[in-house]
Amino acid sequence: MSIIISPSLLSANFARLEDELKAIDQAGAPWLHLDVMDGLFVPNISFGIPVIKAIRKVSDLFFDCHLMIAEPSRYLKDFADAGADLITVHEEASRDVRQTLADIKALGCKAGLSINPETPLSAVEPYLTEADLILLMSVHPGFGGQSFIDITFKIKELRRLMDEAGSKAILQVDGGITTDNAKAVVDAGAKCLVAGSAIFGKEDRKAALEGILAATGKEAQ
Ligand SMILES: O=C(CO)[C@H](O)[C@H](O)COP(=O)(O)O
Ligand SMILES: [Co+2]
Repeated sequence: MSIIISPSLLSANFARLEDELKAIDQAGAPWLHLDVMDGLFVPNISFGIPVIKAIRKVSDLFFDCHLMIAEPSRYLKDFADAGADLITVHEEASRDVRQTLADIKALGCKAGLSINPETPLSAVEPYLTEADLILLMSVHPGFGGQSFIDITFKIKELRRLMDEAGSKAILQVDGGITTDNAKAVVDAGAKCLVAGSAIFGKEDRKAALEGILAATGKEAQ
C-alpha cells in the first residue's frame, strides 16, 4: 500500500508562504494539510478562507482542509470556493454529520470526518461508506508540535471496521507524527499521515518528508 504524506502548513513560516508551498511541492508531497481553527471548537485561532484563497493561486497541491470549527456547515461553500479539494469536519462539532458530508460532496469536494483522541470509533462508524476520508486525531486539536498520543489500537480497530464495511475511505492520522512513530501508525492501517512540525520545523523540508516516508518503509503515492 502506498502512503500519502500531508504536510501541515500550521508549522510553516507564515511570512514566506509561497516559498514554503514551493518547498513542499519540490519535496514531492502531493497534499497540503490546512488547519483551520476558530478559537471556539479549539482554544486557538489559525488562518481561514482568505489565506486558502490566496495560496490556491500559487499552488496546485491537493488542499486537505481540516476544519476545527464549530458547526462547519455554515462555511462549506466558502471553503470550496476558496479552493479546498478535501474538507474534513469534526464529528464533535457538527450537528448533522450525514447532511454535512453530502453537502461537501455536492460542492465538488471530497468529504472527510474527524474525531478527537478521546472520541470513540462509534462516532464515525455510521459514516464509513459515506466519507472519503476518516481522520483520527493523535493529539488534542488546537496546536502543532504536540506529542503523539498512542492511538495505535484505535487505528487498527478502525481499519478492521472499514474493511468489514467495505469502506474505500482514506484513513488519515494527524498529530505528533515523527520518524519514530510513522511506521507503527502505517502498520496499524493508516494510509495518510499529517506532519507539521516534523517537516516545517526542519531546515530541509524535502529531507524531513523523505525521512518520514522512509521510516514507514512504503512508497509515496
Ligand atoms: O490538526 C492539527 C492540530 O490540531 C495539526 O494538523 C497537527 O497538530 C499537525 O502538527 P504536528 O505534526 O506538529 O503535530
Ligand atoms: Co490537522
